Amino acid sequence: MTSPYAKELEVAQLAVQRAALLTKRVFHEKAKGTVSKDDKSPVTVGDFGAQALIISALQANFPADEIVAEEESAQLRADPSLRDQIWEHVRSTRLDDAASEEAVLGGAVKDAEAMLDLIGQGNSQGGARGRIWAIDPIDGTKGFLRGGQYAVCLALMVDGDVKVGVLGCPNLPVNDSAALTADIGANQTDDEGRGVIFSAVIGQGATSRPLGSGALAKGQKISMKPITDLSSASFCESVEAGHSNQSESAQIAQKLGITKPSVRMDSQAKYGSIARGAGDIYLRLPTSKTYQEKIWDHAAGDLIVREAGGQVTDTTGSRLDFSVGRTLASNRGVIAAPAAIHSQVIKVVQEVLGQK
Ligand SMILES: Nc1ncnc2c1ncn2[C@@H]1O[C@H](COP(=O)(O)OS(=O)(=O)O)[C@@H](OP(=O)(O)O)[C@H]1O
Ligand SMILES: [Mg+2]
Ligand SMILES: [Mg+2]
Ligand SMILES: [Mg+2]
Repeated sequence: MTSPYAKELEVAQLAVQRAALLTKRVFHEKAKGTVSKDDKSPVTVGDFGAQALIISALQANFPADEIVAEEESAQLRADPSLRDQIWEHVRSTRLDDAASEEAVLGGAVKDAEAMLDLIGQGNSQGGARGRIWAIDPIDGTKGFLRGGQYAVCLALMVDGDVKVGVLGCPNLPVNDSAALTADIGANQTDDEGRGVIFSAVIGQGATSRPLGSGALAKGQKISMKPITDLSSASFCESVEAGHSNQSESAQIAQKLGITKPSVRMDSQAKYGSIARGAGDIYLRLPTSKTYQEKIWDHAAGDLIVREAGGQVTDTTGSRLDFSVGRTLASNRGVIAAPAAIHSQVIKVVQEVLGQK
C-alpha cells in the first residue's frame, strides 16, 4: 500500500521544482519585470510565471481541488508586454526529466491566454472544508529582488488542516550539516551546492533533498536542533523591519538570555532552516494592528517544522488556524521553536508584549 498523500507529495515536489527553475532564471536577469501591487508590495515575472506553472500541475492531477494563491491575473490582462514576458518563461521552462514533465506535471501550458486563466484560478476563498492548496509562488519577493533568500511554497490543506507542505529554496545550501555553520542570513545566490526542497506529510516526518532539475533526488529526514540551553540559541527573523517588530524581539532575547544576534532571512526559508537545525527559533511579532498574515506565507513551513519536532503557535500559544479563509484572520504573531523550549519562549513573549 502506498503511504497517504504519496501522489500529492510527488506532484507538489515536482511542481515546486519546475517553478523554481523559472524563478532561478528570472533571479539572474537584470530586469525582473517588477510591478507594484495595490498594497505597494512588489511582484515580478517570476512570481506570476511560477504561479502559472504550479496551478497547471495541480489542475492536471487534482482538477476538483480548490486553490488559494497569492497573485491575481487582473493586472496582467491590462499589460500585454508584461504578459508576454511571463509567457516566454512559462513556455520554455521544463523539467529535465521528460517523463516527470509529461506524465506527472501534465506538460506544457497551451498559450498565453491559458496561462492567464491558470494564474486567475488561485482565487479560492479558502475555509474549513475540503481540499485546498495554498501557493506562494515567490515568498520573500523583496529578498528575491535584493539577492537574498526566497522560497517557492506549496501546501495542501484538508478540512482546514495542513497535510502536505513543500518549500523550494534555491538559495539555501543543499547540505543540512553545512547549513549549520554557513552564514544563512547574508546575501545569497544559487551557486553550486545550493538549492534545497523541504517537504513534510502529516504523521510522516519532514525531509530535505537537493532541488535539482530532473527526477527527484533521495530525501533525508530532518529534525530541529535539540536545544536545552537558550543562552546558545538565536532567533531567525524577517529581514524587513516592517514585517516583524525588531525592538520587541530584542527585549525578548535579552530576557531569555539570548546573546547572539538574530539571523535575518527572507521568506519561509526561515521555517526550513530551523526545521533542519540550521537555526533555532522563528519569531514574527506583529508590527501593525491591521495587517493579516496570509495562509500561503505559513502553511508549508508550519507543517515542516511540526513534523521536524517543533511547535508553531501564535503569541498566545495557540496553533495557527488555516481554516478561516485566505488569511490567518485573528492571528497575532508566530513563534516556531523546538518542542522542549517552546513554552519558555512563549512565556517571555507574553511578558514583553504584555508590558505595552
Ligand atoms: N506588513 C506586513 N507584516 C507582516 N508580513 C508582511 C507584511 N507585508 C507583507 N508581508 C508578508 O511577508 C512576506 C515575506 O516574508 P518575511 O516577512 O518572512 O520575509 S522578509 O520580510 O522578506 O524578510 C511577504 O510575502 P511575499 O509577498 O510572498 O514576498 C508578505 O506576504
Ligand atoms: Mg509570501
Ligand atoms: Mg509571494
Ligand atoms: Mg507578495
